[in-house]
Amino acid sequence: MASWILGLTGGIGSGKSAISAMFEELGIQVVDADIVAREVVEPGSTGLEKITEHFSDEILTTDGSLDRAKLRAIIFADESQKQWLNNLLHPLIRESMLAQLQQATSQYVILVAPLLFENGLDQFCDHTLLIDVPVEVQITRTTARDNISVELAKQIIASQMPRADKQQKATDTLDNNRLLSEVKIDVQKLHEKYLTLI
Ligand SMILES: CC(C)(COP(=O)(O)OP(=O)(O)OC[C@H]1O[C@@H](n2cnc3c(N)ncnc32)[C@H](O)[C@@H]1O)[C@@H](O)C(=O)NCCC(=O)NCCS
Ligand SMILES: Nc1ncnc2c1ncn2[C@@H]1O[C@H](COP(=O)(O)OP(=O)(O)OP(=O)(O)O)[C@@H](O)[C@H]1O
Repeated sequence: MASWILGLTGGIGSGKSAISAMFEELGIQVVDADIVAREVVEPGSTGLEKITEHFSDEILTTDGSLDRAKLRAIIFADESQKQWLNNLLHPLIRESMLAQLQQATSQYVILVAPLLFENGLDQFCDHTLLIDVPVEVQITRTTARDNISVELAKQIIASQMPRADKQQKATDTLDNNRLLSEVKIDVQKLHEKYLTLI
């Protein structure tokens, strides 16, 4: 079991997936909160059953899976609905992530979570790495990738911890407002540093 945990965080569209893939190429296992968040609402799960009870069948697509775009539009426009969903899903996500972290066998393991600090997941980490870009870059990359409006991207960013607060909390910060080929060189250096810390 890997006992040293790196918490990797950053707001929406900051580049967590792109950069955690670079660590995976170096042989490091990654547990990603966004992937776990999908697993806990798969058809047949208790998570999806509770969501359907709360929002009605209207929240399902025709094949019976969660209509993520619909739920996204609801929760980022209504704070109380977002709280309801967070209260349901965050404990399920945390439990499943901790189980997956325990099973990791690489030299160290990475916990990727957009809400690492917001949800106190950093308490499980030995070290934290912030993937850092200006808000304007988050908006450009998110709207280009997800087909969502600038307004919705801004609402999602506003619901996350401000960049400056995350910069203060993180042990390391990686600037992702440059070419990924340049970022990759720093990832290699960070990896070598982490190997000396484990
Ligand atoms: C609302 C949902 C269905 C939208 O799904 P969608 O496929 O469009 O987005 P995805 O799950 O890939 O999330 C994209 C990004 O949105 C942001 N985000 C998602 N949920 C939240 C939230 N509750 N609060 C703040 N930001 C969030 C994160 O930056 C995340 O990386 C989904 O995000 C969800 O179930 N959210 C609640 C669970 C959660 O908090 N997930 C974040 C990881 S713990
Ligand atoms: N340095 C970079 N230069 C240009 N584009 C980038 C860079 N880093 C990431 N991207 C692109 O920006 C988008 C967001 O990156 P990525 O999906 O890795 O972010 P994320 O933090 O995982 O996002 P989310 O929180 O929404 O899951 C993707 O389309 C990705 O290809």
